[in-house]
Amino acid sequence: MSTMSKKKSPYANTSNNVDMRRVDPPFVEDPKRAMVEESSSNHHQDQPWRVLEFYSGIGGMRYSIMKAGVNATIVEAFDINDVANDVYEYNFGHRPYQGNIQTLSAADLDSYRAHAWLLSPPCQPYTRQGLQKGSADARASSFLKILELIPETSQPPLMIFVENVVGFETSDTHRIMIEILAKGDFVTQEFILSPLQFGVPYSRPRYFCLAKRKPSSFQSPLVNNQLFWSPSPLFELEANNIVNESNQPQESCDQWLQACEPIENFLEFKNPSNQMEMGSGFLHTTVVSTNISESDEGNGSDVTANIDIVYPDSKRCCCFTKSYYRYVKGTGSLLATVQLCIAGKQFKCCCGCSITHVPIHRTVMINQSQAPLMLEDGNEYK
Ligand SMILES: C[S@@+](CC[C@H](N)C(=O)[O-])C[C@H]1O[C@@H](n2cnc3c(N)ncnc32)[C@H](O)[C@@H]1O
Repeated sequence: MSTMSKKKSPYANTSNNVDMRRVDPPFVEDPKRAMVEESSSNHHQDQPWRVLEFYSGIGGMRYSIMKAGVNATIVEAFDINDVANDVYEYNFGHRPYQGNIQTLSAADLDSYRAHAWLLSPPCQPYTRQGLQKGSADARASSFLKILELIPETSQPPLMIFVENVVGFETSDTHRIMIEILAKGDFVTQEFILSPLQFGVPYSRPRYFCLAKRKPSSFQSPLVNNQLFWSPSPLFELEANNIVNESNQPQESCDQWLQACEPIENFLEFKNPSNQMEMGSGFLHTTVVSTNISESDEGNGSDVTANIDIVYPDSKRCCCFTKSYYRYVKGTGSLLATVQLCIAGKQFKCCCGCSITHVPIHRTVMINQSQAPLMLEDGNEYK
């Protein structure tokens, strides 16, 4: 390792039990089968796959590979953020390399003798809310740099997995990535998928790219070198006879939303009998109260903001970000652990799916830090 500082720690307690559903969507490669089917000069079938996890954050990729049941070892994880690395270390008993991925050399990468690379680079250069500067954004450079190193390595990875936001697929970074992968003899399959399609109550469509170096191949070559974007659910709907009729998109959408598990199945309550006390490791307890009057309901008069409020029994939520509750828009749904009532009536989404897009008048958000709720322009929301 050239310039990154190595911090030793006990290695990988990988027995973490994550409650997520295993799915075998029709076109998406089964990771376990895909990896077992590979044969290559530098990987033997009975050996674990040696995997590098770039931009490891809190370890979502590592949880995924564990959940997929792949016989794999994360030989190293890399992240520049010490708080993320604290969480990763807490989760897995291994502290990632802390440093800038941009400083890695081809020799560093070769030293790991890795078969697969997992990459989830920063998404800010491509987000709708950002400036969408793509490769011109400094945060994109480490990703391009690491891809450019592939031809310089003596043992290029056999497989690469990239995750990013929707918007990445139209960026110049994406174009450059595809060019580099094609030149490096990789065949790709790209997908835009949402956790909702897998029964997880989280509406966060994301871009994924799978790349395999020839002579490795995908078991379903149908979408080779293409981007596949399907809004349909990809789990046991067929078994439940729920068919995604193209002429009834709203109905089928409602059906698969209902098939999702409720948010509460993914929350950690300190005391299950009192849902007000939430585990400190996950979300702030946010109490939402309002003086909205019944006459305001639905007619939109005097509406000052639309806030997406979800409850523990909701079957959908938007992406929670680090600015959670500080901004009205783009920082995730607000999780209300106390049900919002209007004149004694529970206020539910009109489609019955427990999402509440409520026109709220003079809403008061009381949260643990008592920080004011901010509007996107930086002004306080009153
Ligand atoms: C989109 S997040 C990845 C999330 C991760 N997959 C997870 O499960 O938490 C991007 C991560 O890349 C890290 N990062 C950004 N630029 C980096 C760089 N140049 N070198 C190392 N890490 C970097 C950030 O600290 C952040 O944790």
